[in-house]
Amino acid sequence: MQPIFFTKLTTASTCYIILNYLEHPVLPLDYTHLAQKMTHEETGISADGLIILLPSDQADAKAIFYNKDGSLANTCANGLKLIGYHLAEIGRFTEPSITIETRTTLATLSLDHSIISVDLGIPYPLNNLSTPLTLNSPISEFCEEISTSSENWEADTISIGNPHFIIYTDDDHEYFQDEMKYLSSQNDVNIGVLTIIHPSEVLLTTYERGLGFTSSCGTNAAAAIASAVARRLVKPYDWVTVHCRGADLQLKWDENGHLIEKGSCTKVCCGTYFYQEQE
Ligand SMILES: N[C@@H](CCC[C@H](N)C(=O)O)C(=O)O
Repeated sequence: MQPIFFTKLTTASTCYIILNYLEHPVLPLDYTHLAQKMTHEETGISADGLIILLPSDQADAKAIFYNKDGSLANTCANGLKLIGYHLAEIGRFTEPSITIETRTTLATLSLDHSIISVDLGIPYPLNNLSTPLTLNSPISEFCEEISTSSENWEADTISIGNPHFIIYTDDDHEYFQDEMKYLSSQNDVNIGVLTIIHPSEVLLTTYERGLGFTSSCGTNAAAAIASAVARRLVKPYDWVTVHCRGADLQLKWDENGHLIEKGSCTKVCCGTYFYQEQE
């Protein structure tokens, strides 16, 4: 049995477990298996994912994100906010901003009183990761036709460090549940179904790869705002409220074409988990 010290935190109705190896050598474990066990409701402490924090050569820290099923996620906006909160709490967030290296991005975090902002960087069309999405991008550059066995859909396919499909509708999002699961597993992406309520308010349902339907997903919301701003359906440079299944997120396309997400975080608990490697 391997004792593992953890911190569990929550933001926007999602929970993540952080294992902090910034000052101690990383334990040589099967982290895919550990993520499955630790995030599970019975064998663990229930969470949306597991975050391993490591020292970085290029940033203040490096984060490895594991989804609930043990798969690796390139980045995670809610997780990055929680990392900011955790680092502030342990006295490692002393500058106005810090950077976190992820598998695909360098995210900048800033702290204003208790609100953490995450600069997720520039969005890209999924099929062209060398040409950023801008306010002048034609819709044909990021919109693709995708198929399920029963229907053809149009989806905006966007990377914000991890891959997302955004599908627009004015119908009840519940109708899309089966298609969202199918499209996520067929294409190995996160799926968002989006309704524009107002130029500064949208409704988003997210099905995350490696997890399922989520209370909120920060990077899916960022991809949704990137898509909606590029289509001139919501305003750039202003905060937009994204109503997700379990919480509201605040996002903005800023003057540099970066996607920013902000929100508050809370520590749930910390303690020692006893990892049974053989089960
Ligand atoms: N919930 C996260 C995103 C997690 C990653 C995703 N499941 C993937 O594998 O790409 C967020 O808040 O951004």
